[in-house]
Order: sequence, then C-alpha cells, then structure tokens
Amino acid sequence: MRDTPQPTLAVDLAELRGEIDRIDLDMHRLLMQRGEIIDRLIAVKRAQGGGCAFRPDREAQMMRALVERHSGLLPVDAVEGVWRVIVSTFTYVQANYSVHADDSGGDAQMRDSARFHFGFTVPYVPHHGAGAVIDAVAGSRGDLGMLRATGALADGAWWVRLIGESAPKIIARLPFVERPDHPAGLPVFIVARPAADAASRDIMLYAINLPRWSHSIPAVVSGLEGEILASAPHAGGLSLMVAAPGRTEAARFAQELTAAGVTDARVEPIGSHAERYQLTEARSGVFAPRS
Ligand SMILES: O=C(O)C(=O)C[C@]1(C(=O)O)C=C[C@@H](O)C=C1
Repeated sequence: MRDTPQPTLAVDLAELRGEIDRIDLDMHRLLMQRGEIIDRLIAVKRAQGGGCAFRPDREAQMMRALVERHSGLLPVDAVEGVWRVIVSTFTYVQANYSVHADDSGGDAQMRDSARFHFGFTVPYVPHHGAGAVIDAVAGSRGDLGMLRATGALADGAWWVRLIGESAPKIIARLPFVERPDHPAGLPVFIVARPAADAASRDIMLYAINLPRWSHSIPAVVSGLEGEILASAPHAGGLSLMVAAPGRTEAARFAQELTAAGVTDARVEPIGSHAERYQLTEARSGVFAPRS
C-alpha cells in the first residue's frame, strides 16, 4: 500500500470525496425525477394510441446531442453506454419488452451489443436465425428484434419477412454513434412491429425482388445514392436489401430499374432508420495515459 498521506492531502481527499458525494446525490435525485415523468409519458402515449414505447427518432436526436456536447476525461463510450441504459430502461418501465437476438453468427457480440444498448433489466432472448427473431417480434405485443446489419449468416433473404403493412419493420440501426473501436460496434438492425409515427426516415430500407440479376442494377442503385446491403436467392429469383436516402421513394427505384431494362422488379419498404453519426477518433475521448 501507499505511504501514510500527509495531513493536508488527507483533508483534500476528504473534500474531493465530499464533492463527489454531492454530485452523485444530484445525479441520483435527477434520475429519480426523470422517473416521475414516466406516468405522464404513459398517459400521453396511451392517448396517442398506445403500443410500443420505443421512439427511435427521438433517441437518435438525444444521442447526437449528447455526443456533441460531451467533453472532458470520461470516454464518450461510457457516456453513450450510460444513456443507452437510462433510455432503454425508461422505455422498459413504460411498457415491458424483451430483445430477441439472432445468435447464428455467434452469441458473444450480440449479447454485448444488447447489454450495451438495452442494459440488463430488459430481458435478452437468443434465437437461432433471423426468421425466428422476426416471428418472435411479430407474435409479441411490443418486443424488439436484433439482427446483424451485415453478414447475417442464416435464413437467406430474411428481410423479405418484413414485407407487408402488418409485418415487423426495421426501426433503428445501432450503434447510433459510429467510431473506430466502439466497444459494442457490431452494426445491428432493430426490428419492431410497425409504428410509423416513431420512425426516423433519414435512411429508407427496401427489399427489391427480381426474377434474375442484371448488371445494370448497381448503377441504378448508386445513381439514387443507394447501397446494396445484401442479396440472396428468393422465390426462384433473388432479393436485394437496399438502403437509400429518405427522399428516395420506392416508386423511383421501380421507375429507374425499368428504364435500365430491369423488368419485373418489386420494390417493397421494409423499414427506415436515422442517419449514422460518424465520430472521428479525435472526438471519441479515448482515455489516453497521462504522463
Ligand atoms: O420521449 C419519449 O417518448 C420517451 O418515452 C422517453 C424516452 C427517454 O427515456 O428519454 C424513452 C423512450 C423513447 O424511446 C425515447 C425517449
């Protein structure tokens, strides 16, 4: 152990701990006050039709503001994680929900992501395959599904299960804040039963089903500033999962594909999410050793 502290240093330490206790008390009181708003939030949402309490557009705005105002010694990861748990748990106390996750690509990263984004109060339910996750969400009152945004291994064109008005939809892409070495950096889509008013529409997601591949497809997609996220065989042809800026309507894709000679393409909305917030290394506040 260290040497016995000098009397003046001991006094300083006691003072500093006093300051920390005061700050902790304030933070705890504020969190309890935050909780007192929940009953009123529930009443307002019930008056608006009830359903799932999750508001991805609002959460994305909150996370952006948090990261933009953050400064100081505490790594931004820690601040993001604390707020993710606060917001997800406040969502949970409004209306209980579980997170159903596809562990077919490995459980460890999915579980880390779920805990980082939703905390430990929200139950984590592993499933094998995207289809099982989507079925669980479809059969629930307000549960969420978590699927790998890239490289989902099982279930081929799983996103076609999101086609149709009453089918679950992608409502968020996490992490909101993208940066190198994010501790829960696995890109995931969050799937929920549709609640259009709560959706963020910066990025629209479409399933494009086609009888066959055509070399003109990539140029059409990139011409509309879109990106092909995945493709897989489907119904004797193939299905593409495409992301595009919110201003690009499904009809526009269909028109441009037809104009490029791609016939019989069906373009179906499968969800939307907030624009990713890119954080440079300089702002990520990684804890650097001090000399
Ligand atoms: O703003 C809301 O609608 C809330 O329910 C509050 C709150 C939060 O805790 O800040 C919780 C859930 C929503 O997803 C967004 C934000």
